[in-house]
Amino acid sequence: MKKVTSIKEMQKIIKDFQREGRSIGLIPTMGYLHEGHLTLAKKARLENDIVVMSVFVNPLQFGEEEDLATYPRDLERDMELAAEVKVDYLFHPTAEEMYPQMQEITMNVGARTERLCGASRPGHFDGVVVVVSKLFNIIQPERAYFGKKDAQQFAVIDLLVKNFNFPIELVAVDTVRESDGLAKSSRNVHLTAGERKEATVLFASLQAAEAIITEGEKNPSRIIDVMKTMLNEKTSGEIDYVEILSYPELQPIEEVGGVIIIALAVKFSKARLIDNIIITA
Ligand SMILES: Nc1ncnc2c1ncn2[C@@H]1O[C@H](COP(=O)(O)OP(=O)(O)OP(=O)(O)O)[C@@H](O)[C@H]1O
Ligand SMILES: CC(C)(CO)[C@@H](O)C(=O)[O-]
Ligand code: BAL
Repeated sequence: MKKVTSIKEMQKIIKDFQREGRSIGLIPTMGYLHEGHLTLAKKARLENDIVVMSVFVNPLQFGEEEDLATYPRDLERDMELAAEVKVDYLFHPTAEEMYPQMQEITMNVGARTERLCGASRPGHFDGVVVVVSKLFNIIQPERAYFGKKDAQQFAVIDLLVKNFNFPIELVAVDTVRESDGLAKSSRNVHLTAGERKEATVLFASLQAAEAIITEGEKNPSRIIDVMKTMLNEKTSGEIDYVEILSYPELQPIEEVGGVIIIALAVKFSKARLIDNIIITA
């Protein structure tokens, strides 16, 4: 596996592969790799000739009060793990390389960002679409792989691709979980031992919601109340949001039906965790 830090060098490598008619799969990440990222990479390996993984902690998608400075990083370990799953190129630009004139680059996402993380992290998805557009332009992949743990992000990038005519197939990959159900996340490393134990209730509350829906409950507020009670009883974390919306439109619904997302975010002392399930009710 080769590490590339220069955009120009990456573009030259890509051009050569395109001339040979080889397909390229891209896995955008912020690094500190875990089994979730590696599952995306393994799928990309199966479906493409060349696999590029980007590792870039994108400053544009972090709010001022957020955890950009403390976001976990370990490039050496990332390189070992990416090589194990046969990634061909690890693209790791600096922020200066990606944003030489940072103030001048802006994009504004309206649709699908009014709720969930879009509401609690203002400007977050504007930063995500900027960096993802740049990565799509630099790597020009045939396929790009994203996790369903960030389901709102997938819904937004899906619109980005359609609106801006990127000739890219988006591949959504199921959330990879720890054996006790907690969604794998780079930020889990920032949970205290006590918080780590409590955090199993995040997925448990989503499962409880699904069970209640299966039993016939159709009122989103009642389901959300049950989830909030569970979360408040079992964690010291502060609920950021618990919502039930249509998916992928992410609009409020009066009655459970069709494809819906049940999504939550909880703030622990040093990590804000998200999780969701998407079901057809
Ligand atoms: N548990 C998971 N299962 C499947 N995909 C995942 C999982 N966690 C992250 N991904 C996907 O990996 C890609 C890169 O995500 P990112 O580097 O932000 O990892 P993360 O673990 O979600 O980090 P964070 O701490 O920011 O939540 C995204 O498409 C994301 O949805
Ligand atoms: C897609 C992404 C790599 C853009 O920085 C990031 O939002 C992530 O890791 O999900
Ligand atoms: N996977 C989401 C990236 C972020 O939290 O900024």
